[in-house]
Amino acid sequence: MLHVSDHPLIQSELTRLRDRACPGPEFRQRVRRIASLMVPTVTAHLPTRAISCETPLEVTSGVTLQRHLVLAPILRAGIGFLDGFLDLLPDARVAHIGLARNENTLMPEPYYFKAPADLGDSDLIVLDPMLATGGSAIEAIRTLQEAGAKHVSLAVLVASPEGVSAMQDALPEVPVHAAALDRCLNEKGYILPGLGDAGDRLFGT
Ligand SMILES: O=P(O)(O)OC[C@H]1O[C@H](OP(=O)(O)OP(=O)(O)O)[C@H](O)[C@@H]1O
Ligand SMILES: O=c1cc[nH]c(=O)[nH]1
Ligand SMILES: [Mg+2]
Repeated sequence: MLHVSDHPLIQSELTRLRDRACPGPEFRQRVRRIASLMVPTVTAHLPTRAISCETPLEVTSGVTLQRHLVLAPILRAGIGFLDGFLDLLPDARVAHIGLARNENTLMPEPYYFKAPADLGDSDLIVLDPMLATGGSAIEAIRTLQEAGAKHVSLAVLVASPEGVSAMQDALPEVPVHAAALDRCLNEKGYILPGLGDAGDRLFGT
């Protein structure tokens, strides 16, 4: 399932982000803001369970999330996307997945993985600003599944049709949430129109 946002606040933030003249500090702030704006839709289908709650006046019924929440940013650029999610989901735990896309082969090369225990009993949201060929997202989700994850979704800023199609072929059960679905990849595997290299723009490299 692919969900692409049509929210006017997300779309206007994203337009500014795409602008090559948007400087690093502003870019970081806007990525954080879009991430927060995406939280309601990305979490809309999390299962809850009934609990009772005592107000100052009486006992009533309410709900709590059924499972722990784990946010799983793909390093590096996913780190820039994480903060806006944590702003609204401060109780979430964090799984770090280090992957670097090889510039020649476009294949993801793993370099780090550290995740909380009990992934099987958690809802996981994998975070990365860019879904290009899809190789990094697929590798990250498979790594989490090998570590026990069962309930996984993916949130990205900009997706390419190629990346969405690769996700649907490899992991059809994983929902994908994107702020935008762009036109295509160029010959170097960059998304068009895209926003350039998200990691470089976030971290000034
Ligand atoms: O869908 P794909 O073709 O795999 O490409 C997308 C990946 O490439 C970028 O990361 P990169 O490997 O450049 O690392 P960085 O975050 O350290 O810049 C981006 O943040 C994704 O993780
Ligand atoms: O367009 C792209 C593709 C991969 N990684 C990026 O940061 N941008
Ligand atoms: Mg990069």
